[in-house]
Amino acid sequence: MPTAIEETVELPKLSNDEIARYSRHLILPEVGMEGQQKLKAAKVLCVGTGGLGAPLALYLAAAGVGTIGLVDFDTVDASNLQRQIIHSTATVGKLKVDSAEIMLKGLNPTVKVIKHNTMLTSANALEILKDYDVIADGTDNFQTRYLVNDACVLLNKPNAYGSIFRFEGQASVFGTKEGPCYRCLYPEPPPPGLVPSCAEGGVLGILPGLVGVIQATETIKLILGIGEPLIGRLLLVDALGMSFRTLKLRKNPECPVCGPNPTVTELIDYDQFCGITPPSEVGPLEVARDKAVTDLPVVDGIPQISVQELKRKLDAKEDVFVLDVREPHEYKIVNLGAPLIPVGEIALRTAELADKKDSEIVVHCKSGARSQRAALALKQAGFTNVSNLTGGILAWADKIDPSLPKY
Ligand SMILES: Nc1ncnc2c1ncn2[C@@H]1O[C@H](COP(=O)(O)OP(=O)(O)OP(=O)(O)O)[C@@H](O)[C@H]1O
Ligand SMILES: [Zn+2]
Repeated sequence: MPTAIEETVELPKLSNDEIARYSRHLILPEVGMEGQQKLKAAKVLCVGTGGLGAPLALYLAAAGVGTIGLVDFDTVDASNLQRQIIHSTATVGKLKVDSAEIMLKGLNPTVKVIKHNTMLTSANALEILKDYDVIADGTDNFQTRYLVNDACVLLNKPNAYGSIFRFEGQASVFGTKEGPCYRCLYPEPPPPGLVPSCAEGGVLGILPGLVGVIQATETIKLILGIGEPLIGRLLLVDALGMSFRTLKLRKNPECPVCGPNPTVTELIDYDQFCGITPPSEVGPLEVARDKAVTDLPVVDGIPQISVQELKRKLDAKEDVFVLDVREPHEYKIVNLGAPLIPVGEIALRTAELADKKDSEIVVHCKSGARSQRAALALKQAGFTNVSNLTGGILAWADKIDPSLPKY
């Protein structure tokens, strides 16, 4: 395996302190002095400093990767700490890149941390990625996954990819000339409606640790040029069964970006579908949450109603039927006292709502994505007056009843 470091780079010397710090690496013949110097020369970009990015960046820093770039636009939220161990209680509210830098520098002050406090988009991705030797995508949404994949293919940079959902994870190395890319597997992103929002899906806190560490391992192997990288293989991790499987992947000759006749020749911004809009770029729905009332958009034929408007209707004792479409375990965390029919059961249980056919129905979930699907299902089943509560119960807790817990 050739190293991911450009062969022309002159390898930096190690100080005596560094020799002491990395002694357990130096005595491994597969790493040795030269390998450790390659690590010091290496520049790795971690896209996202969340669940995957946290262990990834920490292990890269511990291993002595000389330059670690961090891209993230978000701030640390208390709900991140269940898995994002690069952040801490003391840095809740701080920018994630600043919070991560504190931990990385504390662990290894010799590492250079470059902070990109921005959302990676088609406008800046090539410019940001071009200076790094290896890219490690630890983000949580399809838009960025395709963006990083395409940018890596266009720049010919390896992408140590990882992703997780609930109890399962995946890892691979994409973007190399020899191997397939993410689009070889999935040429186009799924339609937004089919993707559960990350915050709604849930994840076992340890799982991103497991997968992020695999990404870090692949990154280090790529830098050292040792072992068998996950090029052309997709590792599937099942934390509940604690099983690891690898699937062989082939380069797809019809791949729209790395195939011989590419149709994707520049970066694309797909619609965002994982609640990742940075505060500075809030879209119409988000803005609507703060507006008092009526001029909310209609999405796919479903009127969107704000929490303020629903509160006004309830206070005025208007005849509104509120329906919660989350899961029972979420209902136990917090609820508004509305009846519960989980979104997946709506189509089968419309008979229970037979007397509501012509009533005004407001559907809500945690943040508004599932309830939009439920509202569409109700509309298809013949309910004539269904609207979707924008922002869900989280918006209700934000704007109407701050005593409610947010999860
Ligand atoms: N295009 C992007 N540019 C920069 N950072 C991104 C981009 N897309 C996602 N991220 C960041 O990647 C990280 C993904 O990690 P993760 O899903 O564990 O965290 P989260 O988004 O805070 O979690 P949750 O959605 O459950 O609140 C987040 O910190 C997010 O801000
Ligand atoms: Zn491809």
